[in-house]
Amino acid sequence: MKVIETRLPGVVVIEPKVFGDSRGFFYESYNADAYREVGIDRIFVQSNVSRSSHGVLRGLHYQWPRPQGKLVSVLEGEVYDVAVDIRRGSPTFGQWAAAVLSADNHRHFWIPEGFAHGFCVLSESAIFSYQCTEVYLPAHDAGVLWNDAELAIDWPLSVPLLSDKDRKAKALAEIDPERLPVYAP
Ligand SMILES: Cc1cn([C@H]2C[C@H](O)[C@@H](COP(=O)(O)OP(=O)(O)O[C@H]3O[C@H](C)C(=O)[C@H](O)[C@H]3O)O2)c(=O)[nH]c1=O
Repeated sequence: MKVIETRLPGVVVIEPKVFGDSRGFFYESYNADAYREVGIDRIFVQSNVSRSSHGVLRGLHYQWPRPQGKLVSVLEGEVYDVAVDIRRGSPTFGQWAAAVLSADNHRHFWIPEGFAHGFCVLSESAIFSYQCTEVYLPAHDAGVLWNDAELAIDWPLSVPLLSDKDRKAKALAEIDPERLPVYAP
């Protein structure tokens, strides 16, 4: 597998080795030993799948306390996926990194604990599959406004389809710092 660094230390794109033959293809979507060798040594305790139509944007979400690290990929379609560093005290606080993930490129995006995460759908529809390092805790679920002007995320969509929750999210600067993850190098 190939690891591609992003401008955010710790946030990486992973391209699995794909074995193609006359039947189709096979790839390991996760392998604890291979991931440990590249510095991602985690136990995943929850897996999620969501399907979204073209133009849907889910995010920016995070969980605090008990933050979730996420290994995300796309099984059908194509998305623009974004991770935002919202860890108090981080040298890259407020910075973001993006990757285009698709069923064709098989790319996975590793988003460590303490980052906000979101994606928008570029294809007709997309099936999004991801593993988390912490279980979902509704009381700890939180969000940052997708089009926060200070973050200036370069979303490829200007008028996405959002949930009410996402539409009402606060900009990062408006969030009580106590509700934000803490940078722990
Ligand atoms: C995330 C989650 C949700 N739910 C329930 C709660 C709601 O009744 C329903 C939809 O939840 P929500 O609108 O928060 O789903 P998404 O907008 O896809 O949220 C996810 O999308 C962004 C991109 C993420 O990174 C997070 O994993 C997650 O926040 O599923 C659960 O039962 N378990 C879960 O782990």
